[in-house]
Amino acid sequence: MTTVIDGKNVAASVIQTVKSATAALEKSSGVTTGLAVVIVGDDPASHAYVGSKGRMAKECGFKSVQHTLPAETSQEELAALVATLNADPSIHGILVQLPLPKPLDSEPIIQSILPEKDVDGLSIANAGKLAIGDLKTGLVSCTPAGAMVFVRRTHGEDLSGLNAVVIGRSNLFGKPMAQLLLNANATVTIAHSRTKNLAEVCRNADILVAAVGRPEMVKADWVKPGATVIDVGINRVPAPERGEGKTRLVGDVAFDEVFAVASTITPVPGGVGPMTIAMLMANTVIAAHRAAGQTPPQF
Ligand SMILES: Nc1nc2c(c(=O)[nH]1)N[C@@H](CN(C=O)c1ccc(C(=O)N[C@@H](CCC(=O)O)C(=O)O)cc1)CN2
Repeated sequence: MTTVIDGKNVAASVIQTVKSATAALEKSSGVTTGLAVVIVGDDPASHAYVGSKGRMAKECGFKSVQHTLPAETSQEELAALVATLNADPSIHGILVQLPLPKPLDSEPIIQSILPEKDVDGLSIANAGKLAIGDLKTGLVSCTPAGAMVFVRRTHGEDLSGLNAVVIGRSNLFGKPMAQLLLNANATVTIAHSRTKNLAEVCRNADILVAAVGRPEMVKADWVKPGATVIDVGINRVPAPERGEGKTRLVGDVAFDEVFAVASTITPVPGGVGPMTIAMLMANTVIAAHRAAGQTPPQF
């Protein structure tokens, strides 16, 4: 029997914890958790994600602020907004939606966010804390943090003796995911576009995490029988069967055939995606607790 992880359901349980922790913090310290989301330009998908983040923040009881800037915004104007948010004590989390429109350079902007407010976990300080295994004072990137909740629910806290393969080496996902698995004692391989014999490497994985952005690349014969398969890809592909010009979302894993081999698998949509927003709320309420000198909840 293969288990299909219901990401919406797990995300809803994370959100319940966030709501309780937000209310408890307000009651004990009079602190309202605050999240600021910055979006630059007109990308429709980014606007949809930011809209969901704002709605979810309000549902959690946060002060939720959205800054929508035109595509022509300069690097200096964006940096000035981040500086203002850094200095605002009512804001505990700052997120700049990615990607930024060209020619803006996201890296200096991300690095200018105070590490304690960097709820995307992308600053060098937070990446460094994760690298040395300090999960107590850092903030972890939301999508890998969400994927790790699935791994823990499937295998427990200690992954000793398990081989994990992460396909993809981005700062937003692949590298932090590998660090999280390593911190939990898994034996970790990071594979990528230059990896030789990729299918063979993947077949060694008890936990296979795909984040490459290639529709349905991971096939059944890449997967060890009984493996846990986490699909982080979100790819829109043509779906002529739904009508002319229609599309559908698929992951990096060929779900139907891999389902027959894996013991646990995440779907796309409805797997890791919903956890990204839930873990953003989790990071924000953690940041607010730390700012108030309170012990944050665990997720
Ligand atoms: N600053 C950031 N920018 C971006 C991040 C991020 O974590 N921080 N991640 C992605 C976009 N993203 C959130 O920002 C995001 C992507 C996907 C989902 C999601 O729930 N996906 C659904 C499918 C949605 C659909 O139908 O289109 C799913 O997988 O079920 C949530 C958030 C890039 N930018």
